[in-house]
Amino acid sequence: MSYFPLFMDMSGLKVLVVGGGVIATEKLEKLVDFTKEITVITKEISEGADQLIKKYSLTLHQRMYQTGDINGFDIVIVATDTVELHKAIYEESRSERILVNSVDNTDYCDFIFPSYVQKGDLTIAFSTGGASPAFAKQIRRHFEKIIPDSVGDFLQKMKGLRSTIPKGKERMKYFDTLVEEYFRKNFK
Ligand SMILES: C[C@@]1(CC(=O)O)c2cc3[nH]c(cc4nc(cc5[nH]c(cc(n2)[C@H]1CCC(=O)O)[C@@](C)(CC(=O)O)[C@@H]5CCC(=O)O)C(CC(=O)O)=C4CCC(=O)O)c(CCC(=O)O)c3CC(=O)O
Ligand SMILES: NC(=O)C1=CN([C@@H]2O[C@H](COP(=O)(O)OP(=O)(O)OC[C@H]3O[C@@H](n4cnc5c(N)ncnc54)[C@H](O)[C@@H]3O)[C@@H](O)[C@H]2O)C=CC1
Repeated sequence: MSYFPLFMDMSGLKVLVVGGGVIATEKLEKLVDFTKEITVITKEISEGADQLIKKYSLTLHQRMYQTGDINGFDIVIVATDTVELHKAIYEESRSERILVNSVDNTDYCDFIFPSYVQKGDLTIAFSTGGASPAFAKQIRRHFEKIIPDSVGDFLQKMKGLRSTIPKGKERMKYFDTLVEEYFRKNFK
């Protein structure tokens, strides 16, 4: 079965990252844009992860993962080099309402990280469902180039109009026209 794409409000969600190496750092770099309620449990901490933890005042427990550590978290990202641990944490989480992402095996994932482009209020996410992360990265780079930076301002303008013009058929038509015009001018 493929993955349902959704955009989640993560503010207020408690996130646990297990592992503090190269991949944990990459995941942390993305997560801090969406929530600062992040705890890291790791045997060893890399320079990059440590800097992020300090910069964003995240919580660090430098030790081995222990059964029960996932309790109280909403989302757990397991980014260690110990595959058995990924399976064990996934299985442990099944009796709780905790969503798990395991960086090395989709069998132990409730969700996977997409590649994404974010410009203002526009977010475009790409996923190959684990088939080829390299492809997800490449298509993200392609779209990054073709989405104009002006899209942020344009969406701010549209957002403003939504709150000033009353709802109805006229408004729908007007919005369609404005968007079509923006596309004609900014996309080839
Ligand atoms: C399933 C998933 C789980 C998850 O991490 O959530 C997963 C799993 C694995 N990735 C592996 C390898 C690589 N991952 C990347 C890069 C990214 N990986 C990301 C997501 C995901 N990776 C999820 C699926 C997403 C999807 O398919 O669409 C991205 C999109 C998002 C992000 O990480 O935030 C980010 C690009 C961000 C960007 O640039 O936009 C690169 C390229 C690079 O780093 O330059 C490589 C090497 C090239 C290659 O293998 O393709 C390996 C093998 C490890 C090994 O061989 O040892 C596994 C495990 C396995 O497949 O068994
Ligand atoms: N999803 C993705 O995008 C990608 C995933 N991977 C996979 O990610 C995994 C991690 O790779 P790296 O970050 O490069 O490894 P790494 O060796 O840099 O980091 C592993 C981290 O896990 C910690 N750790 C190990 N066992 C632990 C335990 N029991 N409790 C607490 N912490 C523990 C270590 O202290 C270390 O900080 C590998 O299995 C690799 O195959 C690799 C490339 C991309």
